Formats: sequence, C-alpha cells, structure tokens
Amino acid sequence: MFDANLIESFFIQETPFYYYDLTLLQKTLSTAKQVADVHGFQVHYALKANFNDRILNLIREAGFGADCVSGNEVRKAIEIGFNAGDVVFAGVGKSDKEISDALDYDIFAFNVESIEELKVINALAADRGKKARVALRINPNVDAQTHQYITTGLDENKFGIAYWQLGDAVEVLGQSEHLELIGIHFHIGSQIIDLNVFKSLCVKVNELNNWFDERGFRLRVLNVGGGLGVDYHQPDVHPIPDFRSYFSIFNDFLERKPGQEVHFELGRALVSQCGSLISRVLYVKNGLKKNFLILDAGMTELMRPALYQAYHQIEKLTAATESDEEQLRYDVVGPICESTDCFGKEVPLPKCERGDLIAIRTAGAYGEVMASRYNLRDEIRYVYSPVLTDVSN
Ligand SMILES: Cc1ncc(COP(=O)(O)O)c(C=O)c1O
Ligand SMILES: N[C@@H](CCCC[NH3+])C(=O)O
Repeated sequence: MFDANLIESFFIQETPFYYYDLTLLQKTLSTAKQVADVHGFQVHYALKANFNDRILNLIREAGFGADCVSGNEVRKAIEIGFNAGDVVFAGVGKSDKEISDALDYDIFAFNVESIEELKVINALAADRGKKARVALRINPNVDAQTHQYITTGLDENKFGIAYWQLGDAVEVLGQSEHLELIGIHFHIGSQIIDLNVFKSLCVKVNELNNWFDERGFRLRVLNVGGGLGVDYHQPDVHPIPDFRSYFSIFNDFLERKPGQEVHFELGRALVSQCGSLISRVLYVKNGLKKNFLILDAGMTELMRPALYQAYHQIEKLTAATESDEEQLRYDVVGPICESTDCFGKEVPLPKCERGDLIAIRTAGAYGEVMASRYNLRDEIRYVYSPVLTDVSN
C-alpha cells in the first residue's frame, strides 16, 4: 500500500493522521456493487463505520444507499446527496426529534426495534398526515461467532424485536393507520468471518418470511444487515473482501418470494482496508521487561485495540534510503494516560528510533469515527490518496 514516494510525502506531514487510499476504496466499492448487481441486491452503506465526507461522496457516486443510526447520520446522508428514498434508519433509541426529522425527509424506511417505537412512529406520522414505511428489526438469536462486544443478534442483546413479541407487533401494525410494513430487518453482528453464520441467518429469515406471508403480509424487503468481516492480519493479501462468496450465500439460501428485494447494510467490509492510522515514534523506552514504542497516536485516535483487544497490523514505514535492520519486539503504545492505551504487545518490528513513521493498518472502519478528545487531544487529521478517474482499471 505504501510506496517510497508516498512514505516520503508522509514524512513532511504533521502526525498523527488517517491516510485513506481512495483508489482502493473505489475498487472495493465497484467490486461490491458489481457482485450485488448480478443478484439484484441493494446495498445501503452503514455510515457509522466512517462518515468522512470524501468517503461518503465516493460511496454515493458508486451507487450505494445509506444506513443510518442517528438523526445526525440521516441529515449527513441527505446533505452529502444520498436520495432520501435510499436512506434507512435503524437504532434502538430513536428520539422523537430524530423520528420526526426522518419523516420530514421522507426516508425509505425505519428499521423498528420495539413495539413502543412502532407506536411512537405511528403517532408522529399521524401528526404529519403521513404514512411511515417500517421494517421490523427482528432478533433472530443467531450466534455471529464474533467478539462478544460486537454481537447483536442474540437473545441477550438489546437489539431488535424478539420472536415472542411478533404477534403483538403485528397486532399494533394492524391498528396503526400511519404505518406501512414494508419488510423485515436483521443485523446479527460485525466482523463475521465464518460465512456459515450467514447461512444460519438465511434459515431464520426464510421462516419469518413465511410466517408473515401466512398472515397476509406481502413483504417487499428482506434486509439482512451487514457484518461481513475483513482480514486484519493480512491486509495486503486480502485488500478487498470476498464479496462474491458472501453475496452467493444469500443468493443460494434466501428464499425470495416473487418481487421481493434483498437489502444489505455493509459498513466495515467497504471501508476498513482503505484506511491506515499514520503515527510518529516519540520515544523508544527500553524497560527491564519490555521495549516500548511510544507513538504520538493513542486510543483517542483508534480505540478498537483498547475497547475490544482488536488486532491491527503495525508496520514501520521506512524511507527509501534506510535498510531494514535488526528485528525487535515492542509494546506499541500511545501517550494517553491509560494502561489500555496499547496498539499491540510484543509486536515484531525493525529497530525503531524517534521520528520513525508507523502505520496501523485496516483502520478505515470504526477508526476516525470513534476518535475522542480525551486528554484534550487535537482533532484528528487526514490525508487522501488521489481518486481514480476510471474505476474499471
Ligand atoms: C443495524 C446495523 N446495520 C449495519 C451495521 C454495519 O455493520 P458492519 O460494519 O459490520 O458491516 C451495523 C453495525 O454493526 C448495524 O448495527
Ligand atoms: N465499533 C465496532 C463494531 C460495532 C459495529 C456497530 N454495531 C468495531 O470497531 O469493530
């Protein structure tokens, strides 16, 4: 990802910053879009993964819709130029104001997460003399086989409507003149690597699709959410996720009824690999038990390692003139006043010194967006590679 010229250009930048390879982003988007189109699938990009303006613009231009989790994300999507008719809004705690604004924008659909929320949307739509399109987010109790902190589709998770409440939900829908049920929605978790998990999801979606059909609801949309994982260990081997295998599973295992649309909400899979956090070594501290590499970036810039003990590949970016020397092992840490401010332990790296540049890879998703000002840190900066003019290259 980093050639000598690019690394030279990094040396004159103030660090830390996010580097976004927009060429890789465009290739990722066009691959995903082409494969989705083959099956007639629609993809809404989950803004929560990264809502950087340049990135959102490329995603909109590539023909994706937007999946939002807050009123501000809905507004952002509209400001960037996504059609309101391509915006969906999920979230367990939508406020009255967020719902009202989304109704005023006339978004495509609300993914509704509780029976109470159905009633609130109905009342707010009634105030406006409108009919709100809703999909029921159902918790299918499917184990996503991912980190327990990012599993969302188990009974113990707060997300979605439980099976046992579906009868009540249907009753409320029957009494709600200002709601139109357009579909069912699922999202079982994030960074899912075992694609068999999605087969299990399809089984549940098929059962529920039949359940609604038997009760006279002709669902227009089956929305299976996002969750496709990326290769954090070998970003250069798998810079683009295997969208072909992923979409094929849904093509093969989902039983679509005539006219039904299948929607996805991918976040991480589209934007992770195009982003890296670039940082400078401030100090090399040789302790009794460990060697520490103290960077000018910390958990405030990328909190995934501190929050989930997430692995990110760490690389020394060497100027063209330098030769690679002795390999050492370092605990790579930041300047924040927390012991969890650590990007990796015992990381094998060429010998480092003050001023060296370090890249923390696969940071395009849930990186910049989760940055904080803790310790009154600076606002995060970013640098972009040029965009491709011809995406087919
Ligand atoms: C409802 C919903 N849709 C889509 C996503 C995007 O997930 P991912 O980035 O794993 O594709 C999330 C985040 O987990 C989500 O909560
Ligand atoms: N923020 C998480 C994933 C949660 C996705 C949203 N439900 C991550 O960094 O992996």
